[in-house]
Amino acid sequence: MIYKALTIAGSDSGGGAGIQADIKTFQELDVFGMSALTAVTAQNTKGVQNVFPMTVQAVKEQISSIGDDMGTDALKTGMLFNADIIKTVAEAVHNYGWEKLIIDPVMIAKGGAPLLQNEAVSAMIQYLLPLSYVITPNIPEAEALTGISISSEEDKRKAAEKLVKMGTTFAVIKGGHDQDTFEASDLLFDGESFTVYSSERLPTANTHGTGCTFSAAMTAQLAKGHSIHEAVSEAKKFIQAAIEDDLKIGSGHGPTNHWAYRRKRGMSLEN
Ligand SMILES: Nc1ncnc2c1ncn2[C@@H]1O[C@H](COP(=O)(O)OP(=O)(O)O)[C@@H](O)[C@H]1O
Ligand SMILES: Cc1ncc(COP(=O)(O)O)c(N)n1
Repeated sequence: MIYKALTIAGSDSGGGAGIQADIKTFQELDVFGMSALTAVTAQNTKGVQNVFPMTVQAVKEQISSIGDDMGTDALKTGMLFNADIIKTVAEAVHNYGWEKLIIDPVMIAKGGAPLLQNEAVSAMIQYLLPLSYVITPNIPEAEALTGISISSEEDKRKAAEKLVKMGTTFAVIKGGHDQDTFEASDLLFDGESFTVYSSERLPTANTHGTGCTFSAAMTAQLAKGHSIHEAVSEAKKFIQAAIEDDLKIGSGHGPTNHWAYRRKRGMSLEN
Protein backbone atom coordinates (compact mmCIF):
# COMPACT_ATOMS: atom_id res chain seq x y z
CA MET A 1 0.00 0.00 0.00
CA ILE A 2 1.34 3.45 -0.93
CA TYR A 3 0.31 6.25 1.42
CA LYS A 4 0.33 9.89 0.35
CA ALA A 5 0.56 13.20 2.17
CA LEU A 6 0.25 16.76 0.91
CA THR A 7 1.87 19.80 2.46
CA ILE A 8 0.55 23.30 1.76
CA ALA A 9 3.30 25.60 3.02
CA GLY A 10 6.13 27.97 2.26
CA SER A 11 9.49 27.08 0.76
CA ASP A 12 12.55 27.53 3.00
CA SER A 13 15.56 27.94 0.73
CA GLY A 14 17.75 26.85 3.66
CA GLY A 15 16.08 23.42 3.67
CA GLY A 16 15.42 23.15 7.42
CA ALA A 17 11.78 24.23 7.71
CA GLY A 18 8.69 24.63 5.49
CA ILE A 19 8.02 22.47 2.45
CA GLN A 20 11.55 21.06 2.49
CA ALA A 21 11.28 19.81 6.09
CA ASP A 22 7.85 18.35 5.39
CA ILE A 23 8.81 16.41 2.26
CA LYS A 24 12.02 15.07 3.85
CA THR A 25 10.01 13.89 6.86
CA PHE A 26 7.29 12.24 4.76
CA GLN A 27 10.00 10.41 2.81
CA GLU A 28 11.75 9.22 5.97
CA LEU A 29 8.47 7.76 7.20
CA ASP A 30 7.70 5.92 3.91
CA VAL A 31 4.96 8.28 2.77
CA PHE A 32 4.81 9.77 -0.74
CA GLY A 33 5.05 13.55 -0.34
CA MET A 34 3.31 16.19 -2.48
CA SER A 35 3.32 19.97 -2.12
CA ALA A 36 1.47 23.19 -2.88
CA LEU A 37 3.63 26.28 -2.29
CA THR A 38 2.08 29.34 -0.65
CA ALA A 39 5.22 31.48 -0.66
CA VAL A 40 8.89 31.31 -1.46
CA THR A 41 11.17 32.57 1.29
CA ALA A 42 14.80 33.60 0.90
CA GLN A 43 15.94 32.13 4.20
CA ASN A 44 18.95 30.63 5.96
CA THR A 45 19.95 29.77 9.53
CA LYS A 46 20.42 33.49 10.29
CA GLY A 47 16.85 34.48 9.41
CA VAL A 48 14.34 35.26 6.68
CA GLN A 49 15.81 37.69 4.16
CA ASN A 50 12.66 38.02 2.03
CA VAL A 51 9.19 36.57 1.41
CA PHE A 52 7.60 36.21 -2.04
CA PRO A 53 3.96 35.12 -1.66
CA MET A 54 2.29 33.05 -4.38
CA THR A 55 -0.93 34.29 -5.95
CA VAL A 56 -4.23 32.79 -4.79
CA GLN A 57 -4.66 31.31 -8.27
CA ALA A 58 -1.28 29.56 -8.06
CA VAL A 59 -2.15 28.02 -4.68
CA LYS A 60 -5.60 26.96 -5.89
CA GLU A 61 -4.30 25.31 -9.05
CA GLN A 62 -1.50 23.40 -7.32
CA ILE A 63 -4.05 21.92 -4.91
CA SER A 64 -6.53 21.04 -7.64
CA SER A 65 -3.79 19.39 -9.72
CA ILE A 66 -3.30 17.02 -6.80
CA GLY A 67 -6.96 16.72 -5.82
CA ASP A 68 -8.20 16.02 -9.36
CA ASP A 69 -5.74 13.21 -10.00
CA MET A 70 -3.69 11.84 -7.15
CA GLY A 71 -5.68 12.46 -3.96
CA THR A 72 -4.11 12.33 -0.53
CA ASP A 73 -4.47 10.31 2.69
CA ALA A 74 -3.68 13.31 4.91
CA LEU A 75 -2.57 16.90 4.48
CA LYS A 76 -0.88 19.56 6.56
CA THR A 77 -0.64 23.30 6.35
CA GLY A 78 2.35 25.38 7.40
CA MET A 79 3.07 28.99 6.44
CA LEU A 80 -0.12 30.31 4.80
CA PHE A 81 0.88 33.99 4.85
CA ASN A 82 -2.44 35.79 4.25
CA ALA A 83 -6.22 35.57 4.64
CA ASP A 84 -6.90 35.02 0.92
CA ILE A 85 -4.61 31.98 0.81
CA ILE A 86 -6.27 30.62 3.97
CA LYS A 87 -9.74 30.96 2.41
CA THR A 88 -8.57 29.24 -0.78
CA VAL A 89 -7.08 26.33 1.16
CA ALA A 90 -10.23 25.98 3.28
CA GLU A 91 -12.42 25.90 0.18
CA ALA A 92 -10.29 23.18 -1.41
CA VAL A 93 -10.21 21.05 1.75
CA HIS A 94 -13.99 21.31 1.94
CA ASN A 95 -14.56 20.57 -1.78
CA TYR A 96 -12.32 17.49 -1.83
CA GLY A 97 -13.78 16.25 1.46
CA TRP A 98 -10.29 15.83 2.97
CA GLU A 99 -10.72 14.84 6.60
CA LYS A 100 -7.22 14.43 7.96
CA LEU A 101 -6.16 18.07 7.93
CA ILE A 102 -3.28 18.90 10.27
CA ILE A 103 -2.84 22.64 10.82
CA ASP A 104 0.57 23.82 12.00
CA PRO A 105 -0.47 27.47 12.51
CA VAL A 106 2.92 28.97 11.60
CA MET A 107 2.95 32.67 12.56
CA ILE A 108 6.49 33.84 13.32
CA ALA A 109 9.83 32.26 12.37
CA LYS A 110 12.32 31.45 15.18
CA GLY A 111 14.35 34.50 14.09
CA GLY A 112 11.27 36.79 14.53
CA ALA A 113 10.14 37.24 10.90
CA PRO A 114 6.34 37.27 10.43
CA LEU A 115 5.15 34.35 8.27
CA LEU A 116 1.42 35.09 8.73
CA GLN A 117 -0.14 38.54 8.50
CA ASN A 118 -1.82 39.60 11.78
CA GLU A 119 -5.24 40.02 10.21
CA ALA A 120 -5.06 36.46 8.83
CA VAL A 121 -5.33 34.90 12.31
CA SER A 122 -9.09 35.50 12.37
CA ALA A 123 -9.43 33.91 8.89
CA MET A 124 -7.62 30.84 10.19
CA ILE A 125 -10.03 30.67 13.14
CA GLN A 126 -13.11 31.21 11.00
CA TYR A 127 -12.40 29.16 7.87
CA LEU A 128 -9.69 26.57 8.46
CA LEU A 129 -9.73 25.56 12.10
CA PRO A 130 -13.27 24.09 11.98
CA LEU A 131 -12.18 21.79 9.12
CA SER A 132 -9.15 20.45 10.95
CA TYR A 133 -8.46 17.06 12.47
CA VAL A 134 -5.51 18.31 14.53
CA ILE A 135 -4.00 21.71 15.25
CA THR A 136 -0.41 21.91 16.56
CA PRO A 137 0.33 25.43 17.86
CA ASN A 138 3.42 26.33 19.85
CA ILE A 139 2.74 28.40 22.98
CA PRO A 140 2.67 31.90 21.37
CA GLU A 141 0.47 30.55 18.55
CA ALA A 142 -1.93 28.93 21.03
CA GLU A 143 -2.14 32.26 22.86
CA ALA A 144 -2.87 34.17 19.64
CA LEU A 145 -5.57 31.68 18.58
CA THR A 146 -7.34 31.37 21.93
CA GLY A 147 -6.65 34.69 23.66
CA ILE A 148 -5.51 32.70 26.71
CA SER A 149 -2.17 33.70 28.17
CA ILE A 150 -0.16 30.55 28.92
CA SER A 151 2.23 30.30 31.84
CA SER A 152 1.29 26.96 33.44
CA GLU A 153 0.18 23.41 32.59
CA GLU A 154 -3.36 24.42 33.60
CA ASP A 155 -3.29 27.30 31.06
CA LYS A 156 -2.11 24.86 28.37
CA ARG A 157 -5.02 22.55 29.16
CA LYS A 158 -7.50 25.45 28.99
CA ALA A 159 -6.10 26.54 25.61
CA ALA A 160 -6.28 22.98 24.24
CA GLU A 161 -9.90 22.64 25.40
CA LYS A 162 -10.76 25.96 23.80
CA LEU A 163 -9.23 24.92 20.47
CA VAL A 164 -11.43 21.82 20.44
CA LYS A 165 -14.47 23.98 21.24
CA MET A 166 -13.44 26.22 18.32
CA GLY A 167 -13.87 23.26 15.97
CA THR A 168 -10.76 21.07 15.69
CA THR A 169 -10.97 17.41 16.72
CA PHE A 170 -7.58 17.19 18.49
CA ALA A 171 -5.25 19.87 19.83
CA VAL A 172 -1.52 19.48 20.52
CA ILE A 173 0.14 22.39 22.34
CA LYS A 174 3.87 22.10 21.70
CA GLY A 175 6.16 22.97 24.57
CA GLY A 176 9.34 24.03 22.77
CA HIS A 177 8.84 27.63 23.96
CA ASP A 178 8.10 26.62 27.57
CA GLN A 179 10.14 28.05 30.44
CA ASP A 180 10.90 24.49 31.66
CA THR A 181 14.61 24.00 31.16
CA PHE A 182 14.66 20.23 31.70
CA GLU A 183 11.81 18.90 29.62
CA ALA A 184 10.15 19.64 26.30
CA SER A 185 6.54 18.57 26.86
CA ASP A 186 3.75 18.52 24.31
CA LEU A 187 0.14 18.31 25.50
CA LEU A 188 -2.53 16.41 23.52
CA PHE A 189 -6.24 16.94 24.21
CA ASP A 190 -8.38 14.34 22.45
CA GLY A 191 -11.74 15.87 23.40
CA GLU A 192 -11.95 13.82 26.61
CA SER A 193 -8.57 13.51 28.22
CA PHE A 194 -5.08 14.98 28.24
CA THR A 195 -1.83 13.18 27.47
CA VAL A 196 1.61 14.71 27.95
CA TYR A 197 4.47 13.64 25.68
CA SER A 198 7.69 14.61 27.37
CA SER A 199 11.37 14.37 26.50
CA GLU A 200 14.66 15.77 27.70
CA ARG A 201 15.05 19.39 26.57
CA LEU A 202 18.19 19.40 24.44
CA PRO A 203 20.54 22.36 24.93
CA THR A 204 21.00 23.46 21.31
CA ALA A 205 20.29 26.48 19.09
CA ASN A 206 19.73 24.14 16.15
CA THR A 207 15.94 24.01 16.34
CA HIS A 208 15.07 25.64 13.02
CA GLY A 209 12.09 23.81 11.58
CA THR A 210 11.25 21.70 14.64
CA GLY A 211 7.54 22.58 14.48
CA CYS A 212 7.30 21.81 10.75
CA THR A 213 9.14 18.51 11.18
CA PHE A 214 7.05 17.44 14.18
CA SER A 215 3.72 18.15 12.46
CA ALA A 216 4.94 16.52 9.21
CA ALA A 217 5.83 13.35 11.12
CA MET A 218 2.34 13.37 12.68
CA THR A 219 0.81 13.86 9.23
CA ALA A 220 2.76 10.91 7.80
CA GLN A 221 1.65 8.64 10.64
CA LEU A 222 -1.99 9.74 10.30
CA ALA A 223 -1.80 9.17 6.51
CA LYS A 224 -0.79 5.57 7.26
CA GLY A 225 -3.86 5.14 9.45
CA HIS A 226 -2.29 5.39 12.91
CA SER A 227 -4.32 6.76 15.81
CA ILE A 228 -3.78 10.29 17.09
CA HIS A 229 -1.96 8.97 20.17
CA GLU A 230 0.35 6.79 18.08
CA ALA A 231 1.00 9.67 15.68
CA VAL A 232 1.97 12.17 18.40
CA SER A 233 4.14 9.61 20.19
CA GLU A 234 6.07 8.71 17.00
CA ALA A 235 6.40 12.37 15.93
CA LYS A 236 7.88 13.20 19.34
CA LYS A 237 10.49 10.44 18.92
CA PHE A 238 11.22 11.63 15.38
CA ILE A 239 11.83 15.25 16.41
CA GLN A 240 13.87 14.26 19.48
CA ALA A 241 16.26 12.21 17.32
CA ALA A 242 16.40 15.01 14.71
CA ILE A 243 17.37 17.64 17.33
CA GLU A 244 19.72 15.32 19.21
CA ASP A 245 21.76 14.39 16.15
CA ASP A 246 21.91 17.93 14.72
CA LEU A 247 24.00 18.75 11.66
CA LYS A 248 25.79 21.96 12.66
CA ILE A 249 25.01 23.69 9.37
CA GLY A 250 25.13 27.51 9.14
CA SER A 251 26.02 30.11 11.76
CA GLY A 252 22.55 30.82 13.21
CA HIS A 253 19.64 28.54 14.22
CA GLY A 254 20.67 25.42 12.31
CA PRO A 255 18.34 22.77 10.86
CA THR A 256 17.52 19.46 12.50
CA ASN A 257 18.64 16.11 11.10
CA HIS A 258 15.78 14.53 9.20
CA TRP A 259 17.52 11.17 8.74
CA ALA A 260 18.49 10.72 12.41
CA TYR A 261 15.34 8.82 13.38
CA ARG A 262 15.76 6.29 10.54
CA ARG A 263 19.37 5.68 11.54
CA LYS A 264 18.47 5.35 15.22
CA ARG A 265 15.63 2.94 14.44
CA GLY A 266 17.90 0.94 12.10
CA MET A 267 20.51 0.60 14.82
CA SER A 268 18.01 -0.61 17.41
CA LEU A 269 16.65 -3.20 14.93
CA GLU A 270 20.18 -4.55 14.36
CA ASN A 271 20.76 -5.08 18.09
N1 LIG B 1 15.36 22.03 22.87
C1 LIG B 1 14.49 21.07 22.60
N2 LIG B 1 14.73 19.80 23.03
C2 LIG B 1 13.85 18.79 22.75
N3 LIG B 1 12.70 18.98 22.07
C3 LIG B 1 12.40 20.22 21.63
C4 LIG B 1 13.27 21.33 21.86
N4 LIG B 1 12.71 22.44 21.28
C5 LIG B 1 11.56 22.03 20.72
N5 LIG B 1 11.35 20.70 20.94
C6 LIG B 1 10.23 19.88 20.45
O1 LIG B 1 10.09 20.20 19.06
C7 LIG B 1 8.72 20.25 18.67
C8 LIG B 1 8.40 21.64 18.15
O2 LIG B 1 8.24 22.51 19.25
P1 LIG B 1 8.19 24.08 19.27
O3 LIG B 1 9.58 24.60 19.30
O4 LIG B 1 7.31 24.46 20.40
O5 LIG B 1 7.49 24.43 17.89
P2 LIG B 1 7.75 25.55 16.80
O6 LIG B 1 8.96 25.11 16.01
O7 LIG B 1 6.49 25.54 16.02
O8 LIG B 1 7.99 26.83 17.54
C9 LIG B 1 7.94 19.84 19.93
O9 LIG B 1 7.72 18.45 19.89
C10 LIG B 1 8.89 20.22 21.07
O10 LIG B 1 8.64 19.48 22.25
C1 LIG C 1 8.83 28.57 5.04
C2 LIG C 1 8.86 28.44 6.51
N1 LIG C 1 7.85 27.79 7.13
C3 LIG C 1 7.86 27.65 8.48
C4 LIG C 1 8.89 28.15 9.23
C5 LIG C 1 8.86 28.03 10.75
O1 LIG C 1 9.92 27.30 11.25
P1 LIG C 1 10.65 27.78 12.59
O2 LIG C 1 9.56 28.22 13.54
O3 LIG C 1 11.38 26.61 13.11
O4 LIG C 1 11.54 28.93 12.13
C6 LIG C 1 9.91 28.84 8.57
N2 LIG C 1 10.95 29.37 9.25
N3 LIG C 1 9.87 28.97 7.21
